[in-house]
Amino acid sequence: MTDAPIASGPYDVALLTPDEMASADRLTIAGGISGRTLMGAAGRAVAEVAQAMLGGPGGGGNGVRVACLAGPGNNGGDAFVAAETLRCEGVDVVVFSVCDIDRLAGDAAWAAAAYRGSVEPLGAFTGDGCALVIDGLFGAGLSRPLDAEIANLIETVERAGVPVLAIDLPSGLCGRSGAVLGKAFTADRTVTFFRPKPGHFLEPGRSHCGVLDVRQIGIAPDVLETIAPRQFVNRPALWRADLSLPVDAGHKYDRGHAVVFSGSASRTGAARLAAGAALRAGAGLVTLFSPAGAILVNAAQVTAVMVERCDGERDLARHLDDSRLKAFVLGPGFGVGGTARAYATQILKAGRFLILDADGISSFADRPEELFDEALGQAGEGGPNLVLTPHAGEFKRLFPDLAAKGSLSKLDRTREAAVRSGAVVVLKGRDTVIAAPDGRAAINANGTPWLASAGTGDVLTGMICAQLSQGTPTFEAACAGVWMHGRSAELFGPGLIAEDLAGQLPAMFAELLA
Ligand SMILES: NC(=O)C1=CN([C@@H]2O[C@H](COP(=O)(O)OP(=O)(O)OC[C@H]3O[C@@H](n4cnc5c(N)ncnc54)[C@H](O)[C@@H]3O)[C@@H](O)[C@H]2O)[C@H](O)CC1
Ligand SMILES: [K+]
Repeated sequence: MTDAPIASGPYDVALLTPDEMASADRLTIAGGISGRTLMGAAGRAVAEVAQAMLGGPGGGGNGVRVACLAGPGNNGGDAFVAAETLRCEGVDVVVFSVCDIDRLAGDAAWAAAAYRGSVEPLGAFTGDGCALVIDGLFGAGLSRPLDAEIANLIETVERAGVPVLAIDLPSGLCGRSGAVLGKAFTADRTVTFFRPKPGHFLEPGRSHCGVLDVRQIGIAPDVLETIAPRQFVNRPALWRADLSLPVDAGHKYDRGHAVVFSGSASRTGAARLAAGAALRAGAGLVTLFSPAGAILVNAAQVTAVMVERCDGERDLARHLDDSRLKAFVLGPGFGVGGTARAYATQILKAGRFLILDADGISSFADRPEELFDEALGQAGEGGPNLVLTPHAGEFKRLFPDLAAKGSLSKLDRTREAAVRSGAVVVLKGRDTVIAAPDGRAAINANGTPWLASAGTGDVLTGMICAQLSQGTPTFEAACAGVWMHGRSAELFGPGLIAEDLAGQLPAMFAELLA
């Protein structure tokens, strides 16, 4: 995303569904700015990006041809404005229109009438001699899968290898869910307006958009107060104001004491990854709760992280008497079964924060209600006490019906899971979604493919735990942890393994606090 601000407030990083975007449009027009003004600005923004793709102003003037594909609605209207702008700048443009232009209505008819160049039927497009395709077939108004003629046209463009600039959304992509309806363009760049849509960030949508440009076209941000969007891109503007950070003259206990449960002697590494990340991410103290048989293995490999025996519910009850223990990670390398269930229940009953991951999640596979009932009864002031961090397979174990419901987007699915479980749910993947039971949700957009490797999820739990132990509200803590994790991977670059992530946190904080 290009011109999105980093540091101000959540509405700067809001995502609007196509319906919410239509409301933004209506509110703006009702406020006295005409639809033509918006369309004019949108089309000119597209032309500007097209010129950049052609090599800068003048780059398109040397006999290169641009094909503008225009659909039956306002997305097509934008394409006509872009075409006329480029034509006036000396670019050789042809519009290929889905329908006779006298069938266009409203602002799109106005834009087509203002275009002075040549128009051909869509079927005449071959891609020959074409340097750029501007896709203005369908945007926010896509309502059904593309028909065969348009699907074939997309294949023609793909075969010709012509770069594609999509207006608002690559045609065929659902702006609400990121799903491909039948077939969709894979764009090199996508220009969208005002605020992006969930479909720009949810896969496979994100992979179809290429580089996303968000352009302002005259819609006033105060329409967001009326629309009150509940989904966001996960960027610091969303949680920066709520983040807990060390304060001058602060004590280590002010920064909270985090606990990570270790697995048995041969499965201790995951917990140490989480514990090391929690300490580096800002928890004041971190202790590994270890079964007796794993104490020596753990103690031999940690320094600032402490080790305590915790061998059963009685030990845990004794530890929970210490109110300074704020947040617990349970699951990485822990083993599936009754012990995980009992510990999770005890921690939630004691009103502490719990990040349940991996084996901790799988332990509730046949009885998720036991966990949910506990979490629903325990939400505190800063939000839920429970954070669930499943990948898709673990999600299916707790929410099989939601996982199977194909009509739900990843955003919808995660939101429903959060409401049902009373937890902040972090459904991982390239497009990790973080959702709270109050309906807020964020889609993460940073990170690298190197994160798809062993142990990185364990590190994530530690980063979230560090924020929870310091008192950051639950949703913001989870969002911040996910973002820091992705940013750490970006800062390290290629060749990353889980052990490298925490080492990037100082650089990440330096950047974040600059
Ligand atoms: N919101 C804004 O700020 C602005 C948006 N602009 C552009 O307008 C489009 C949305 O326009 P709209 O007319 O609502 O929808 P579309 O042009 O995407 O398409 C609607 C059109 O297409 C028909 N249709 C839908 N799906 C299919 C299909 N699969 N096959 C065939 N036909 C289909 C539907 O029946 C309608 O006739 C937005 O994306 C922006 O590009 C403004 O120009 C600027 C302000
Ligand atoms: K489009």
